[in-house]
Amino acid sequence: MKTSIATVSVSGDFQEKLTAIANAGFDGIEIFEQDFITFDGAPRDVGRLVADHGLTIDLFQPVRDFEGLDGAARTKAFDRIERKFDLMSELGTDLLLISSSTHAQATGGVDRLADDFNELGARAAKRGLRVGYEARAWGKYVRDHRDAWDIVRHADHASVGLILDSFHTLAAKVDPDTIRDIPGNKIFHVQLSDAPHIDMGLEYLSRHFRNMPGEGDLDIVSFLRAVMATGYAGPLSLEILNDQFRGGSARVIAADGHRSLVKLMDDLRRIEPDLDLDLPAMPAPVDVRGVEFVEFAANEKEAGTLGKMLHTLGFSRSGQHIHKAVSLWTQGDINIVINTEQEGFAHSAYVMHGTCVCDVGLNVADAQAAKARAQALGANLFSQRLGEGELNIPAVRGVGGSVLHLLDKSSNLAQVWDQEFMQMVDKDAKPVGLMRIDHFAETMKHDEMLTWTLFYTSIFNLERTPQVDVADPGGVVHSRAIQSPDGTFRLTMNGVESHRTFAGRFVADSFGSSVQHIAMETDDIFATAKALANNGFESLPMFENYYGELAARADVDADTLAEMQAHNILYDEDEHGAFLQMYSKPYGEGFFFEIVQRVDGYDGYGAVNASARTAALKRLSRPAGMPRT
Ligand SMILES: O=C(O)c1ccc(O)c(O)c1
Ligand SMILES: [Mg+2]
Repeated sequence: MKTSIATVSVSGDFQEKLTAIANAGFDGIEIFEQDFITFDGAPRDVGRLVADHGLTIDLFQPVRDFEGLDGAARTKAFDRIERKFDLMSELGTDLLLISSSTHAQATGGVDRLADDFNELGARAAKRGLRVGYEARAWGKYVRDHRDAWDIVRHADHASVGLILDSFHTLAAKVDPDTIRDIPGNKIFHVQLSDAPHIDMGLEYLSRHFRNMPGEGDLDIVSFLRAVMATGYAGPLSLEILNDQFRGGSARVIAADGHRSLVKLMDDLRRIEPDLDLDLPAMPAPVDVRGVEFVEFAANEKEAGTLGKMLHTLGFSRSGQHIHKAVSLWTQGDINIVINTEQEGFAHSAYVMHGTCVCDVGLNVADAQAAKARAQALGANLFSQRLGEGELNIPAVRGVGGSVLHLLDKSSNLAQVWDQEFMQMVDKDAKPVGLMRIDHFAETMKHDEMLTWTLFYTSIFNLERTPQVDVADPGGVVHSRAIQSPDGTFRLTMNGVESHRTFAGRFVADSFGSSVQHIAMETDDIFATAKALANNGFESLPMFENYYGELAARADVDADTLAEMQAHNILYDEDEHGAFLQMYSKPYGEGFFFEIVQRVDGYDGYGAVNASARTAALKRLSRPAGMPRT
């Protein structure tokens, strides 16, 4: 299907918007009048500029408060629209959006409003133009597409049709299946947007918090499914009114928008295989089964420090790359790679961010399928020159310019450790029972979170959990998990607004978003804690008061509680089971390790403990404003 986006959805001046929209792969735009009022050029130049970007203008909007007026006010409303018709002819677009009135003087009544539209249709037809009527959820008389369709039907004019907007239907909780009764040729245009589930007035929600399909909580697939059942064949157009997007990067927002539309059409195609959506074939969302490796970029000195820390965590240095200054550290199924090369991607990541996680290897069901789907969804593929004997592992760019490698067990990629590394025996290793990576946490600016949520959930078969807000002594951190349906793969995203939070400092000090902590799983955290203590591992000291609060909150016996306190172990419960967690002290710019035990299918991340954890980390990190050492 033809894809389109309202210019109001994207930041920047008119020229920037067009460039971003065209580069993202859209076919057309909806022009918001406000968006080109400030453009230095006649409407005809605007039309030419749009065409020069390879885009069509599918809609001009909005006209508000047209219908239901009397006398002079009515005459004025028609005159006003005649001026818009002049403008549209110059711009080179034939469809005008009229959104349902909130005018204090407007009256209602189907016949009364239908008369207005019949007359407007006649005027539009004379100029070869069309008008589309959209119900706004807070309109005075017309509040959803059923009311609007009643009026359009009674207006009974070939140049008058309906405009559907998923927000107004779904946020108002109108059953989208009621759309199925409308003939497809009377639906002139379809606007799509999602929105988070926030309990607030619909007008405010609509104008400030809409987001891309798949980023919010509305059932856009059911909406679109009903629309397609009518035989509608016009554009699918994003109309996203969002304060954050208006201030964001035009390129990123437009690219997210296009990705969301492609993902939406692909979702629909999987339910309705007979629909002709004119969308290139792509593999289904790919299952993720866990983290195969985490790679740090470091210099020699910091690699030494990190290696010492890994030793105290029970890892053994078990491999050395066949050509490169890259070492492999393992414990259980956990693979940690330290890269101190002086060239290549890891080195650039080190130069840019200091010691950091530059690369994460995901264990997916089918690495080639994941790559193909990522590419179809506009992700940036990553590749690097290969040395002899090195495997060509598919990879995409992830958060903060990092890399996600895609491995699977069913191809030769499973041989990477044997093929690219010389095995070593580490006599100093004293394992502590860490088995696998439970999750890793990516810290980013808050306004990047929707982008990366969409990235992970569109390429992979992953679900997102509701956002939780964690209080840090320096501000709020927004946190959300992305996980596989069976919980074998988990990641958390922490979105920061203030550099005064512990996580915010990490983003500021390491010059960008990246992995801030790695959580590793044990099946006996008390045994692991003792073994760690024997290795000289220093756990993150917890507050005395935490255990007082825990005693009141949870049903834990006094001995267990004392043991938890002795090892700085934190505790949470959900409807399934229990969660025990402990942390390392912060390292470098605020990176840390976590050790967790999930009991009886606990499915969360210890959100109740997050504030205590953050405060505990913060009191150990250098004071704000102090230089790095
Ligand atoms: O908020 C509004 O007024 C408004 C205007 C035009 C639209 O298409 C819309 O969905 C809302
Ligand atoms: Mg709309």
